[in-house]
Amino acid sequence: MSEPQRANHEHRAVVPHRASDEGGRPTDSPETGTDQPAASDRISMLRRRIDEIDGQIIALWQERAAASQEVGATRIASGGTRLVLSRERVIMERYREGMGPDGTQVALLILRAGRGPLGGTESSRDRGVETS
Ligand SMILES: C=C(O[C@@H]1C=C(C(=O)O)C=C[C@H]1O)C(=O)O
Repeated sequence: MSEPQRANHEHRAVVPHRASDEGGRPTDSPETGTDQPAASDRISMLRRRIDEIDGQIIALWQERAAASQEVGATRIASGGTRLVLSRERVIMERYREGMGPDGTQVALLILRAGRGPLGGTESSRDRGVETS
């Protein structure tokens, strides 16, 4: 066995199973889940839009987290609290109104991202919280 063949064989051995495991044709892109060409084309088109949306969501998520972290740092540097719970309640209500009950969970994750890498510990949360 030549060097490239051995490398290829080793590569295939570690690639996770996907398309053929779902009963479809082997392909380089994930299966659409249907053998009907018109449906498959429509799904592929919608997936392209979904991929664009996901990219925008991720970029917005990162931009928001950075802005929120800068607000916190600015406030602490000026002698204020890191968090303002009254403002967080307004934001959670906005997401609940816009998205239904799941919006509350989404808002909690978004607010957590804004607290940055130190935001997850009990002690760091306690130190900066406005309690009224
Ligand atoms: C960004 C701020 O600071 C914190 C973070 C918030 C957020 O991520 O939206 C909201 C309130 C504060 O706890 C702010 O006061 O606006």
